[in-house]
Amino acid sequence: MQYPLPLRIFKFGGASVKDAAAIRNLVRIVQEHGSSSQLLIVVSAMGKTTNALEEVYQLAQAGQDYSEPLAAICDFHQRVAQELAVTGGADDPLEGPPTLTNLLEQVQDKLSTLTAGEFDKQYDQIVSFGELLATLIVAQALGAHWLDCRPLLRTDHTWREGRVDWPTTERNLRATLPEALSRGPVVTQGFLGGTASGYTTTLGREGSDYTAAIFAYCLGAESVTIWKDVAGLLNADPKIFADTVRYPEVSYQETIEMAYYGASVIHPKTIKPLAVRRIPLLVKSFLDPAAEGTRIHDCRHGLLAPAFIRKTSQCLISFESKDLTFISEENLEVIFGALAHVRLKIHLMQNSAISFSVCTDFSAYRLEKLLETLRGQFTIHYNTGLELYTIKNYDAASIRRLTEGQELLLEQRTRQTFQFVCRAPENVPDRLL
Ligand SMILES: Nc1ncnc2c1ncn2[C@@H]1O[C@H](COP(=O)(O)OP(=O)(O)O)[C@@H](O)[C@H]1O
Ligand SMILES: N[C@@H](CC(=O)OP(=O)(O)O)C(=O)O
Repeated sequence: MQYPLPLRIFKFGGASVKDAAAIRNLVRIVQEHGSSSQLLIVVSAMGKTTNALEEVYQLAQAGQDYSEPLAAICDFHQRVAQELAVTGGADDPLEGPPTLTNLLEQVQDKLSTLTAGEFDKQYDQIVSFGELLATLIVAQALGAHWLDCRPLLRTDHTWREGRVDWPTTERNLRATLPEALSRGPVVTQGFLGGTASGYTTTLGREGSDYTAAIFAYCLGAESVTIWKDVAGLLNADPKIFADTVRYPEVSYQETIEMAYYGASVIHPKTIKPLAVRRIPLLVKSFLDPAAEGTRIHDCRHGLLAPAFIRKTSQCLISFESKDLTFISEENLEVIFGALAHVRLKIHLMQNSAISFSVCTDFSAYRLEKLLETLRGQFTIHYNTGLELYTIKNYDAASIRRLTEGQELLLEQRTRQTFQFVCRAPENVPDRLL
């Protein structure tokens, strides 16, 4: 697409809009770093609002009193809006964005009219308000245009993990955005989409990075910048690992693998659309916006410093055939089918003659459904309370650093990657490894 100025996309996550001071910082960043281009700004829910809305929704579903946590969410947004002296939208919703009050009334309304069943569908209708509220406040603080992405970013009906309808989304965005962008910065929601029948969907927790990539792909953006509370893409999460180092430049391939193994700084679906259209992804610090950060793009580089990744709350499930026959392709087909059906993603797998093991995220609900399906055919053992560690580009020292003193329940290595599952330490606070 041709733009009078290059189109850049900025994505601000929960930490970068956690309160009024953070939003003032966002405004400064946009003024100082976004002025030489057309700018689309993708914003997530403020701070931990998505978790708070999940909690309210669960209480409402359970028929319990949710008035206090809901009031806390409403008060919080109203206080931030007041502090920033933003009024919260046009009085007549037909003329422009809704007001903050409109949105808060809508969420209350939806919570009081929940119906039995369709848990995931109703989850999306409620939890999506975090992004709607945040974008309204940020758009007003910036004096920018507020765009409801839901009629444009089309997904199917896979609630809580909407699958993007790329041709329709591209057509919609190309028909709408260039004109809006030519008038100034546009602010829209991360994490949200909409179905053809007008229902809201969400793209999977922490999916706002992915939204930025979807917009970039469809609109042919020059670059995407995700503003984080870290100096860039590091070789490990600095909240868990000591002595981290920043990668100045990383290839798409390497980043996809890190995100896949669980480096939570970038949502795993973000990279592919950018790589396909060769759009660079810049990871920069909103605490030090002038600093270099990390450039993820089509590049070649030498071996990177070993990357350490931890996934918590894991579950190791082993299936044995009941008659001691070999684990066959037919048996594996049944196991994979059941795992897909209950939506348990496999992070690691290993098989022996009569048993097959997988490491997945722990969900009591999904595990129970899996056991119900497969108990008749297999003897199933499982362990919970586990951690999965991955070391990319490992060497002997990095393996020693993580495994010393650990009992490994399962381990696996390829030429570049070493992975193991072990028990999470009991009653030990998060520690720097
Ligand atoms: N390899 C890594 N490099 C940098 N940060 C990482 C890495 N792995 C995990 N993180 C964590 O990711 C966090 C930033 O991502 P996230 O919380 O999703 O940001 P936001 O929600 O603001 O977009 C950091 O605070 C850090 O704790
Ligand atoms: N607010 C959503 C989407 C998101 O991406 O958030 P963040 O950018 O703060 O990770 C969530 O918490 O899942």
